[in-house]
Amino acid sequence: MFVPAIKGQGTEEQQKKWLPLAYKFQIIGCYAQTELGHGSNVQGLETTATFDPMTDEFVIHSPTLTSSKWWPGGLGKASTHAVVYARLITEGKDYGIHGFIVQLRSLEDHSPLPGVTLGDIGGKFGSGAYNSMDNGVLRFDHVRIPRDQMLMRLSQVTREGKYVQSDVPKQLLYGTMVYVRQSIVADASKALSRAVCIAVRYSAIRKQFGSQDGGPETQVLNYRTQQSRLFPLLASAYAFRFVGDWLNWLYTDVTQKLEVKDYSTLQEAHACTAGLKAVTTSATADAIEECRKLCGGHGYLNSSGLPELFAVYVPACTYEGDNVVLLLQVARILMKTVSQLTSGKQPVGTMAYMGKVQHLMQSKCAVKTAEDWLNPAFIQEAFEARALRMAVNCAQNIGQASNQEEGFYERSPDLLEAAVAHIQLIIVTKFIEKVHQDIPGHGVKEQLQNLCNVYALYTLHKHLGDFLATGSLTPKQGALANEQLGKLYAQVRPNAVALVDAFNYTDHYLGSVLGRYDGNVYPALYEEAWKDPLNETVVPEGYHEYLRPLLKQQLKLSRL
Ligand SMILES: CC(C)(COP(=O)(O)OP(=O)(O)OC[C@H]1O[C@@H](n2cnc3c(N)ncnc32)[C@H](O)[C@@H]1OP(=O)(O)O)[C@@H](O)C(=O)NCCC(=O)NCCSC(=O)/C=C/CCCCCCCCCCCCC(=O)O
Ligand SMILES: Cc1cc2nc3c(=O)[nH]c(=O)nc-3n(C[C@H](O)[C@H](O)[C@H](O)COP(=O)(O)OP(=O)(O)OC[C@H]3O[C@@H](n4cnc5c(N)ncnc54)[C@H](O)[C@@H]3O)c2cc1C
Repeated sequence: MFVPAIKGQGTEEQQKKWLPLAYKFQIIGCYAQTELGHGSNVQGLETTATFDPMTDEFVIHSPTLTSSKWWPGGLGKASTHAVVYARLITEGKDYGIHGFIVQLRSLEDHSPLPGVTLGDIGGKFGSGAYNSMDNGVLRFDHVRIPRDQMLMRLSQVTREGKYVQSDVPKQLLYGTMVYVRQSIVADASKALSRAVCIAVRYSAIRKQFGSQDGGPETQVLNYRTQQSRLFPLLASAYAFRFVGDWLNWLYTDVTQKLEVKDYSTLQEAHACTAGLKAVTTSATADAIEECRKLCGGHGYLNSSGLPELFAVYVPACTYEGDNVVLLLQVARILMKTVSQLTSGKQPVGTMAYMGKVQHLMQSKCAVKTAEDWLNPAFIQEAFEARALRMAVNCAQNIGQASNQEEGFYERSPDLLEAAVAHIQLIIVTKFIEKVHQDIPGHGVKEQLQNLCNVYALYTLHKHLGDFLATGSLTPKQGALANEQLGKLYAQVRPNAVALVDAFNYTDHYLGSVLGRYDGNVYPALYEEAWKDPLNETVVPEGYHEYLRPLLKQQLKLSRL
């Protein structure tokens, strides 16, 4: 994040100076924004950067305990430099949060520079690999940096100390977070596909109950409950991959537009990166845990690969923006869009469907049979009607409040659900668009169509209350969707293993005895057990000190 921060907020000159050093690892940088007292509320950060015109320097200082930088990855032990976000103060005025490049450690002996106190913040969630990341704490005691180490692409301070705001939206200060959020969506798909690969392969070899007259037991993958829990996660892995590809396109397109000072899609980029990051990471974190449960007891072994994957993955719901805070950002944009509908301003991009407000507010879903739910047009319209009606309902309720802001906070739980509905519509839309493309490979398109319908109908089934409460569906149509879902599971079943093999993960990368490509699980589980250090001695350490005396004492007592 150190590099994209300099690329996005540094001048050409600053990029020329600092990026080669970072690329060649002559310096190691981190992104020091979050503080002990503030993470979500960036504008509440307390670290100060006060301009001293006498020396043409900024004085970086941590005025309070809560202003200590806290969490930045790489900060505790590895980084020599940081992009530090601090309140810019010049001529006695506070101009809010800006980025500054600050050296933290000597390039000679890695010792902290004068005025810099830093270290690691301690162990994190379980024994997961995230403990290999030195998330750190950092305090400044009046550390001086040259004025040219303020990142000056978005705003400047002159030699005399005058603050100059460039003619660019101040939200570009948040550009690094937008960049990482869009990459997190692709990573959600990777993490989810790893968990699903393990669970599908293991479910194919695990047999439990169901043997007739001594025949083989039933593969658990054939149980409808296993399929109804597992196949929506398989479909989600593909859904997040395709929406992540599209989001990367959107981000690239917005970045190119920014180069020519076209800021027209900045809001769309913010809403989509924030919302998709929130929805895909929440779903993926829950799904990895579900995959552990789908593997029964063996899923709880570290050798299954699932506990580690979960422990490393779950902070994605928090870092790069707490998911609730991000969804409320989406909700704000939805409310703004709804308020503009009466002005005749046509919504664009992923909000364009809201322009069909007249139709969508009174449309009746035309589904009459279970098979009708295989028609993408019916799915698309049902999801559009649900999302729009939830947004309009929120806007109407907020409108009844005496104060817009008060109304927004009062209705924030409903706004959260409306934001999720909008983002799920985007995911469904991009999956439908994907399967409409020419897709190479015999039968591949049909399989992806099945998964697209599984993702859409499972999401509809899981959120059926929204569809019914908004009148977007009737209970009968909801039941038909569920009926069709069961038929789709039967179609996915024969290809389930092939659909996870298609992720093409090596056994090494998967790191799971349950997810081995060869399915040879039991010998691998048994072999793995003996690698446990506890098994280095047949008689456990502590027997003579603790167990033996206890056993002997009990034996004596029993003879009395
Ligand atoms: C947005 C906030 C919540 C609020 O900001 P604020 O300034 O107060 O603004 P508002 O008043 O709400 O809004 C004002 C207007 O600005 C608009 N706006 C807001 N944000 C943006 C934006 N980003 N872009 C554009 N516009 C924006 C908003 O809509 C308003 O517009 P209008 O006026 O209404 O028109 C802000 O405070 C905020 O963003 N808070 C969240 C803070 C945050 O996200 N912090 C993150 C810190 S960095 C961090 O956490 C780093 C973590 C590192 C994790 C590692 C990541 C790894 C990813 C890859 C993993 C690879 C693994 C590989 C796996 C494998 O391969 O195996
Ligand atoms: C593993 C990890 C790595 C990280 N790496 C970095 C890094 O490299 N650099 C960096 O700068 N930071 C980093 N962070 C910090 C991270 O960005 C913040 O923790 C994150 O942004 C959440 O902010 P917070 O901790 O202040 O949460 P809070 O906002 O305090 O969240 C607490 C609760 O308050 C709720 N809440 C907050 N505001 C509102 C609101 N307005 N309305 C409703 N509910 C609200 C939240 O939903 C949540 O339930 C990292 C964090 C983690 C866990």
